[in-house]
Amino acid sequence: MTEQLQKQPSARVPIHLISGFLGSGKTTLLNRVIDYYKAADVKVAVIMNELGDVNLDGQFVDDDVPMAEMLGGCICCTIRGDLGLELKMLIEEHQPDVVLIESTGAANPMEIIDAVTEAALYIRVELQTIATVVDGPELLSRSRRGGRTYRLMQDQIRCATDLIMNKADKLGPDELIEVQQLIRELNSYAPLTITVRCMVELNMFDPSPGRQAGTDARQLHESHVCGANCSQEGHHHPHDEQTTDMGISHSHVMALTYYFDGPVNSYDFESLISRLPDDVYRAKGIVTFSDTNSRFLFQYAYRELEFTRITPQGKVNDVAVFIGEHFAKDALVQDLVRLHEGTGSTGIAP
Ligand SMILES: Nc1nc2c(ncn2[C@@H]2O[C@H](COP(=O)(O)OP(=O)(O)OP(=O)(O)O)[C@@H](O)[C@H]2O)c(=O)[nH]1
Repeated sequence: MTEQLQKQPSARVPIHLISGFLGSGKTTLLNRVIDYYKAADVKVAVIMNELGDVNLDGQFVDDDVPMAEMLGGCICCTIRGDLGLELKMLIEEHQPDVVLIESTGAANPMEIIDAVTEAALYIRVELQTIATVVDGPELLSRSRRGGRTYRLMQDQIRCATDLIMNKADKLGPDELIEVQQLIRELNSYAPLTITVRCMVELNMFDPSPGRQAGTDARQLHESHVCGANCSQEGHHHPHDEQTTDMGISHSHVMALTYYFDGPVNSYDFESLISRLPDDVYRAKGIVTFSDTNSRFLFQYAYRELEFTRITPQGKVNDVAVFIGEHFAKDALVQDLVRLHEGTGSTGIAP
């Protein structure tokens, strides 16, 4: 613990995702981050996701920490729809300052990013960090063999905002150089730390308003590509080949979450969506139209826009999430603000 953490003043709960291949050291890191928050008096809640029906790793997490266990499936596909609900319940019940999510080692991070941003429909959250723990020796050995698991590890590295190359104690000096080169070829932007037992400076987990994860992602995975068994060994991803290489530069936001402060005109809204650049390939959200006095869930994918009229039971935010690469977030925010005369709010720092 090096410094007192600044709690985020806004009402948005920062989400930090810990990704990384099976056995790479995610729980080791999770426990370190929990201690870090506790020492700084930051209230943390945890979501742990396991493919199996038992959360063995959860036994080693501090009993005082509110935890939701999502078992028996992967949040990137089979139980993905539950993530929003779990987040909402956890936040409403415990009012944490920050939420940590540990994904399964088989999860495709792009799908989780999609699921977390979907949760923004129900609750004010902001995905800030995707820390990928890389199993150094495993990456090296798989790089020599190739295959789908190696491709999954590559995806996890590409999506990271922060990279931790762990298990350095199991590598010789030449191997250490080789594995760093491998990682840097995949993601040259995210800060990379070489560790044993994830001993890393933890300031990547500080709540920092305006930071949105995905900023450093260099590869976006097509939506809906994840199969029931994700990318477990022996249960390979049926659509792995659909992964598309789309370079995205460091300074470009991948997911923009925008909360409306009030109803907007339906024609203006449709017009904005029709003008979205091609680089925004996915958008979704809930919007209230001033001219029809109705609320709609909207879905936008591959330039098709769909509306479903909704009558939410509980409190639901009017919010729009845009996912893409290389898009001009500032211009889009301005367009959105103009929809309701400058009253909207985003997590993007001015
Ligand atoms: N040699 C070595 N072992 C490590 C290191 N970090 C973690 N381990 C061990 O690796 C094993 C897996 O660590 P975890 O932190 O449980 O990894 P995980 O990514 O949470 O594992 P899953 O939840 O199964 O995907 C444990 O036995 C750790 O003690 C390291 O730097 N070096």
